Amino acid sequence: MDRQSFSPGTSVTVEVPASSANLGPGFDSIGLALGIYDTVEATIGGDDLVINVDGHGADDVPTDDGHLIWQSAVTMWRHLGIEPPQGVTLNCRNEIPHARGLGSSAAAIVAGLAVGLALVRDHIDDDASLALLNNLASDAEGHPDNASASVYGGFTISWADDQRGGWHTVRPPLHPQITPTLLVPHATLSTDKARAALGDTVTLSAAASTAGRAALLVEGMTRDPSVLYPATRDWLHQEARRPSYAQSMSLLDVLRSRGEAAAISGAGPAVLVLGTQAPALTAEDFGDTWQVLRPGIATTGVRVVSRSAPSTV
Ligand SMILES: Nc1ncnc2c1ncn2[C@@H]1O[C@H](COP(=O)(O)OP(=O)(O)OP(=O)(O)O)[C@@H](O)[C@H]1O
Ligand SMILES: N[C@@H](CCO)C(=O)O
Repeated sequence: MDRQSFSPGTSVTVEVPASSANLGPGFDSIGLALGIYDTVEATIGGDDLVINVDGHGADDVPTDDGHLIWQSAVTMWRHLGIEPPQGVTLNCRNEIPHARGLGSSAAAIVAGLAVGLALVRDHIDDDASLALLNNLASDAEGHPDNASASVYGGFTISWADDQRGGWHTVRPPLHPQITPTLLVPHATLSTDKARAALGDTVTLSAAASTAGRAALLVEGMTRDPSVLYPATRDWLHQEARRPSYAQSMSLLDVLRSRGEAAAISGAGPAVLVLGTQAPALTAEDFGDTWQVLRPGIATTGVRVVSRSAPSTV
């Protein structure tokens, strides 16, 4: 397919959910899609790339060909052997806070890949299209936890295919009463910085304990939420990153001392609390610059909200 494949006036709008990764012990593997959405409208036409950004990151993200959503759309077209169109307008509405541990970069990557695919295919919700989005997004992120949740929605467990390469994801059915609460500070922490705080090795006991709790987490998320408190304990990443998000860890310590199933959301600094009821929070628990979000779980992942093509008559 060449550049002529894109008809001027063709437009798609894609919506993609935020996500919380790790949930404690599921480092780089487990994700939960959240009911907070970024929306991207892409329209073919003109001679230039025009990017308009509204909401989170509007003053920070580049609006040229360095924009993550555009770069991800180009990744999709290159993968399909298609020359990117010359003139495109992207209107981005960002509801997902950036660098807080709510998977904004994975959502942007999934949105861009989905826009790229939706501009050349009628449907992107078949198994093969979703697997393609999952593979390319997980490759781009370097780990699948956030990306898979944004692609598929719900509760996701993902792993690398050791023989053939690529990534796989399963979506165990969630216990219907589980509700996530997010405590989101004003402070930001980039995933790159948070990953730099981790060492290359962990002790056998840390690995064994975390593996056991990750297995228990699946029981807690799917059948028996009463085990979520022990199931959200981690020994691999949270303590190692404590200096990077000290306030979040202090809050986590307070919540866990009360028996709440609290974990750092993704690479932080937001704190996730899981349970069948919202946790009891007091004004003294955190400063007034923190936001409390109860977004619900996004049970479906990325989707095309609308599509229009110019009339050929
Ligand atoms: N909608 C978007 N459009 C363009 N760039 C984005 C968008 N969302 C995120 N980004 C880029 O990704 C960066 C944040 O990515 P980062 O991986 O550090 O945090 P996160 O994805 O929000 O958190 P985590 O991976 O811990 O869940 C932003 O600073 C911005 O550069
Ligand atoms: N598993 C990742 C999630 C953030 O992208 C981490 O904790 O670094």
